Amino acid sequence: MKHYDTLIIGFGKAGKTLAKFLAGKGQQIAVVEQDSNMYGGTCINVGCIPSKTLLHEGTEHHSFSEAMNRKKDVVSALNKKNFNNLDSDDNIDVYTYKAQFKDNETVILIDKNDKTVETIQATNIIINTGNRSNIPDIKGIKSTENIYDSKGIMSLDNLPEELVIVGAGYIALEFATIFTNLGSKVKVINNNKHVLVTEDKDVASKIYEEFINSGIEFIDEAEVTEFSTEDNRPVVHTSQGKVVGDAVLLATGRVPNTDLALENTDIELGDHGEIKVNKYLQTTVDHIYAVGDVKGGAQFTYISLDDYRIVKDHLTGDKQRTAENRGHVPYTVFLDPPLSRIGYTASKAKKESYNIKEGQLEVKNIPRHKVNNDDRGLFKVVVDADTNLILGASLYGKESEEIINLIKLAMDQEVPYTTLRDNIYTHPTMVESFNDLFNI
Ligand SMILES: Cc1cc2nc3c(=O)[nH]c(=O)nc-3n(C[C@H](O)[C@H](O)[C@H](O)COP(=O)(O)OP(=O)(O)OC[C@H]3O[C@@H](n4cnc5c(N)ncnc54)[C@H](O)[C@@H]3O)c2cc1C
Ligand SMILES: NC(=O)c1ccc[n+]([C@@H]2O[C@H](COP(=O)([O-])OP(=O)(O)OC[C@H]3O[C@@H](n4cnc5c(N)ncnc54)[C@H](O)[C@@H]3O)[C@@H](O)[C@H]2O)c1
Repeated sequence: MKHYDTLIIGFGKAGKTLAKFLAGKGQQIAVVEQDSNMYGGTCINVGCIPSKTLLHEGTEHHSFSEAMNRKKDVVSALNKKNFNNLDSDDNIDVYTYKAQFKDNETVILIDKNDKTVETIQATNIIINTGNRSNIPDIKGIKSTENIYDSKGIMSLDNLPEELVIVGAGYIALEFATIFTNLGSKVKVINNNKHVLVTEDKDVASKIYEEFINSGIEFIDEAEVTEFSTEDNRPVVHTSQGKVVGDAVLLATGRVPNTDLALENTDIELGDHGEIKVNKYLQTTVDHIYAVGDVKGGAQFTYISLDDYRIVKDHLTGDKQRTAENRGHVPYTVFLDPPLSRIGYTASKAKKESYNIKEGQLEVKNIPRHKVNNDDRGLFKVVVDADTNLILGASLYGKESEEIINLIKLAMDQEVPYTTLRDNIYTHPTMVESFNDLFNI
């Protein structure tokens, strides 16, 4: 049996950052990761970084094999760098095994043959095991070939001429964009009436227009009933008819990784299988924390990083930072061009009884679009007419993934919209559009 100050299960964003910080404070740390291909976690190996690299390569008109080769190089370099960053630290031991709880204090490490290779106890335990693709229980899903999740589809050797995507959430729309830019004909099977139903109507219809212009086909209000194979090609049977392709991507949500023998502990799960936590991210066992996607809620790398700040503060600081005071959470859906969002849309703000003013500006009216040679997109903002505070923004256009962060800062710091309106910005930039966008 080995004893550590802190045991971290899973090599995610929160865990690896906390490991390095606590090791720097002189703690003895164990980090357990079940898969050597996952050193550094989902984001760098099978999530954000490979998908955004492929998107970038496609928009730069590189071929599928060039894109895949660059993606492989980027991932392999980051995987190595992440492993070395922890492994080279004298205060950190990295174990490449699967972790299973024996009781609230003890974790065993098992190898691929289910043999116990180590037993560890630690003063504090951090669960950072992430999530995995939800594979719906639909007839034929296991027996039909060429059905992939987001990880599998990023490892293909050849570009599918026709790609069918099941689901119309983040992953579906990003991968529809990636594969369209790389040259596939993409069909999206959506079980809702429209896509982007929670987004601003004007912005959503601009995005939809761009999807249609780029050749993406949507099969709306379609329930998937069965998968089968015809002429060696996968077939998706839906309530709207059969959809055939060379490959199928399942983008039907993600489920928490809780295969940790939690039944041996007092850790409780929530309604969606996530690990229940309080605002300090403690589970129902005080010395065990859960961070990142495994605890449910918003699934972003920067939320996992913020979870690190909360646990760090709880373990070594003044316990002031919590899951309740992280501020507004922006997000970017990496389409071409990207959609970046924060706070309320106008219709949501009205429902919440705010007296609002709206600003809007087409990207074609921002001088920078000439330099970018891209006039697609629409920026919209919503402000509280009574307080002048910003309530939300929907920025659909090039570089919006950068400038949305400035709006987050203004919202969190309660900077009135007039300050963004009257600020000096460098030129020619997309952000200088704020002079006009906030002129309301
Ligand atoms: C295709 C895709 C694209 C995405 N794009 C973005 C994006 O652009 N921006 C963004 O912010 N977010 C994006 N996300 C979400 C983002 O990747 C996650 O929110 C983020 O990686 C959260 O990671 P985490 O800290 O929860 O743990 P993870 O990084 O998921 O790490 C968990 C680790 O735990 C290991 N593990 C699991 N069980 C055990 C066990 N029992 N024993 C030992 N090890 C175990 C796993 O192998 C894994 O390596 C994307 C996700 C996907 C799938
Ligand atoms: N840019 C980013 O930050 C980014 C990018 C990709 C993923 N992510 C994260 O990953 C998470 C997972 O993404 P996702 O797209 O898989 O999930 P999601 O929850 O966004 O979308 C799931 C989609 O699948 C559909 N669906 C579910 N079950 C179905 C079924 N049986 N048949 C047909 N359709 C079905 C849903 O209606 C929905 O359209 C996101 O919540 C996000 O936080 C973030």
